Amino acid sequence: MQHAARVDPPRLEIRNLTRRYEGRVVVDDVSLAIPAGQVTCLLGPSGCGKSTTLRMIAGVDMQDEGTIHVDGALVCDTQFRIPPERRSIGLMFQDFALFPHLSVAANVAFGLSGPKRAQEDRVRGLLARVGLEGYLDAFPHELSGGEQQRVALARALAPQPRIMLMDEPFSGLDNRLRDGIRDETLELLKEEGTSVLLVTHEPEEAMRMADEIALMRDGRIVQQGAPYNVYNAPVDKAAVAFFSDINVIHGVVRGALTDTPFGQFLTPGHPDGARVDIVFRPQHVSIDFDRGGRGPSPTAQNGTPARGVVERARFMGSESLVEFRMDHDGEVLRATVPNVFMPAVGTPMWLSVRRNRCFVFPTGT
Ligand SMILES: Nc1ncnc2c1ncn2[C@@H]1O[C@H](COP(=O)(O)OP(=O)(O)OP(=O)(O)O)[C@@H](O)[C@H]1O
Repeated sequence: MQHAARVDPPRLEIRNLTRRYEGRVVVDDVSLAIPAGQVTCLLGPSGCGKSTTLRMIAGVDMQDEGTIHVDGALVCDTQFRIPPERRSIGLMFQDFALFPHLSVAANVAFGLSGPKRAQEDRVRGLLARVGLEGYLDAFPHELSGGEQQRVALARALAPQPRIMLMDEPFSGLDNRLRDGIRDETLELLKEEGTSVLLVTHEPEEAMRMADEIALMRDGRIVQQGAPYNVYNAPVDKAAVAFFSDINVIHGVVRGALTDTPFGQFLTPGHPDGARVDIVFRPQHVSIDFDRGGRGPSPTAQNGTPARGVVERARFMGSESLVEFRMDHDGEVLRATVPNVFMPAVGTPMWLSVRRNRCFVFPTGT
């Protein structure tokens, strides 16, 4: 007799979650599944419904529609609700303050039960793991912001939650600290095997932390996948623009081709006469000096170059951003160049676009 292979249910699964405030839909039919040990980032602009989604999963807000399951067991639907403290969910928020009147050790032990000795061992182990073994008896106000955040992480992980919900947990830290604490946090979460749903509006944070990104806009998840795929196969123009500056050129499709000042683009799948936007990032524009009114020869990879004049050049640290006013339509296009490249305003130059890094979308989408 054959047995079907057993497939573990996702650690966290939300199905069709919807939340309305005063008749306005702020979370709209959101579904998401996070396997054990995976970090998923809910990424989107301010006000798109990320925190509301997290609050429903935590159990501090109640959905109008939809269900939440942990390890295949129902945690909450519109009739049934397991209280927040029994969901095996850890919380870490930017302003999720430590208890000021409790020592570091007591803060970390706060959610623990069971034999005192085992609790002490867990607290010591976690504090050592976050590099604060010498701070057991210190009080929160004696610690720096980064140290407090590490204690908050240790406290959230102490009861071994199956899921960790994190809402912009690093945004209160200064830039120098942030990268290090992000990496340490991720390492510890992976060691503990905790599944994570992290909310952020910063694409760099999502790219750095996530196994999977769920891109959210106006209450809906518009795209979901590995960071590489979300960045390199965006669903629409706004999804490209969320991760970087963009350039847009316009055209009309004729027989699966679109004529532009940068040559003909293949635009299969778009009907004849359709208006399309060809979208590309500044790092996929290459630039050449003007040689007596002529630019470089067209290539299969880069198409035909088009001429513009430098309008502005800014040094950004590891690269320079140069803006050009294009001869053909008077619009501005941007190019990034590694290191220092600061041509004088008014310098004529030729721009070419990496064909295989362009995205084509119907205009208006
Ligand atoms: N309790 C509430 N009552 C009424 N409206 C609310 C409530 N909580 C949130 N909203 C509204 O719901 C929308 C989504 O808010 P939410 O905090 O989930 O967004 P967000 O993506 O997390 O934004 P941010 O990154 O700024 O925190 C916003 O327009 C907000 O004003």
